[in-house]
Amino acid sequence: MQVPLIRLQCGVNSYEWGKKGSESAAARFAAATPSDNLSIQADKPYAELWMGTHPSNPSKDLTTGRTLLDLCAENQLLLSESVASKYGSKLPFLFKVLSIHKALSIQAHPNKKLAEQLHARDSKNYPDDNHKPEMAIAITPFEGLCGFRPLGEIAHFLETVKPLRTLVGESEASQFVQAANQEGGDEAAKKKALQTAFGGLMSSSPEDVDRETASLVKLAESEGADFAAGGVSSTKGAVLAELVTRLNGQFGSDIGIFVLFFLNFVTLQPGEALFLVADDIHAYVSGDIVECMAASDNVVRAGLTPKFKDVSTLVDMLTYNYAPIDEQKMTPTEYPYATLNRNAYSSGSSVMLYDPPIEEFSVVRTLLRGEGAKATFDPLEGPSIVICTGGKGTIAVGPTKQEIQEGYVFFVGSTAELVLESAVGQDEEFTTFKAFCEI
Ligand SMILES: NNC(=O)[C@@H](O)[C@H](O)[C@H](O)COP(=O)(O)O
Ligand SMILES: [Zn+2]
Repeated sequence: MQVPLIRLQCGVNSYEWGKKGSESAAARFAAATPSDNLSIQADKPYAELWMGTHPSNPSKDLTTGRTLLDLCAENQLLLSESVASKYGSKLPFLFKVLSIHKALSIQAHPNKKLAEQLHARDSKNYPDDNHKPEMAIAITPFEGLCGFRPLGEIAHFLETVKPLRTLVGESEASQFVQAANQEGGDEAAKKKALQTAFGGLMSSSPEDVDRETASLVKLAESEGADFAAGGVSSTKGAVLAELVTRLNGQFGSDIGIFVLFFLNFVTLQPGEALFLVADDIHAYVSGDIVECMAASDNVVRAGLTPKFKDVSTLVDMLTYNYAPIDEQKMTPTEYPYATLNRNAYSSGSSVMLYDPPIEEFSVVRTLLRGEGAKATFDPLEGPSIVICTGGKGTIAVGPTKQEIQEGYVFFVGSTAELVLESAVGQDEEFTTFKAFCEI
C-alpha cells in the first residue's frame, strides 16, 4: 500500500501579539501555499500557523481541500494502529510556528485532570479536555519567561524593588524572604511561601497596580543598570529595566510586568529549545519559534493579555517548581534513525532530535547544507508533519517526490521511508522540522 505524502494548506491565527504582515514567519509560511482565503495585510498581526488536525483550525489536503482530520478518520492506518488505538483518529500533537512581536499572556496549561474539569465547567474558554505540555524550538533569537526563578533571586527583588514589595504585601514578602534564605529547610514550606507571595501579587487591585506600575517604570527609566540593585546574575539590572519599559510600552499598566521578577528570563538562539510541563507558568516575549504540544488549546491566563483571564485558577494550579533556567532548556541529540549521504556529511549537515519526556510528540530538525545533501529516514510506525523553514529541496516517500521550499508543509503517513534532499547553493541551508509520534 502506497504511504501518502500529502501537501497541507494550513491556517494562521491573528492574535494581537503576532508580528505584522510579511514580517510574520507564520504569515509568510501560510502564504507559501495557494489559498483562496488568505491575503497578507501589512498592518494585521499573524501569530500562529497551525499544522495538524485540531478542529479549531484543521489543516487541509491542498489537492482535495479535505481536512486532515477527515482523512485520518477515514483511514486510521495513516496514523498507525498503535497511535490510533491510543489517541483516536487524530494527531496526538499540534504543531505550530509562532511569530511573536508582543509578549504572550502570563499563562499555564492545565494538566489532564484539571483540563477535564475546566472543559466541563467552561468549554468556551477551555475548548479541550486534554493537557498541553509544550516544546519551543527557536527559529530566530527568542526571549521568554519560563518557570519560577531560584527563590534567592525573587528574595533579592522583594528587597530591592519597592513597588513589587508593596503589591506582594509586607507580611507575605518578609515571610517569603525568610523561607527563601533558610538553608535546606522544608521544600513544601518554601513552595507554600512562594505561592503566598505570588498570590499576594496577583490579587492586587487595579488601582494599586496603576500606582505601582508608574513608580516601577520611573525607577527603571531613572536607574538603568542600577535598577533592582543591578539585578541578579541571570538577569542584570539594565536588562530588567529595558524589559519593564518595553512591556509597559506594550500593555500600559499591567500586573504581568511585575511577574517578570518571579520568572526566569530566558533567551534562546536558533536551534535551542525549552520544554514546559503542564501547570508550568510562562510567557513568551519575542522571536519566531516552532512549537509542538499535545493536542489541546487550553490556556489559563493571568496578565499581559486582552483575552479572558482566570487569575485564581492560575494561582491555584501552578506547580511552584523553581529552578535555574538551564534546567528548563532542552538539549537536542543526534537523531540515530537517519542516514546522511556523502555531500551531507562533508558539508556539516545535521539531523537533531528534540525528545521531551512525553509520548505525544518529538521533533527532528534537519539542516542540509549545499547542493545534493540528502537525509534518508528509517520508516516510522506513526504519523509525521514536516515544515520547511528555510531554503528548498525535495521530499520523497517511496516513488512519490515533491518540491519543498520555505513555508511548505507536508503530512507523512505511517511506515513511510522519508527522503529529504537539498537544492540550495554551496553555502546555503535547507532546514526542515518534523513533528512525529511513535509509541
Ligand atoms: N506558550 N505558547 C502557547 O501556549 C501557544 O501554543 C498558545 O496558543 C499561546 O500561548 C496563546 O497565547 P495567548 O493566549 O494569545 O496569550
Ligand atoms: Zn504556552
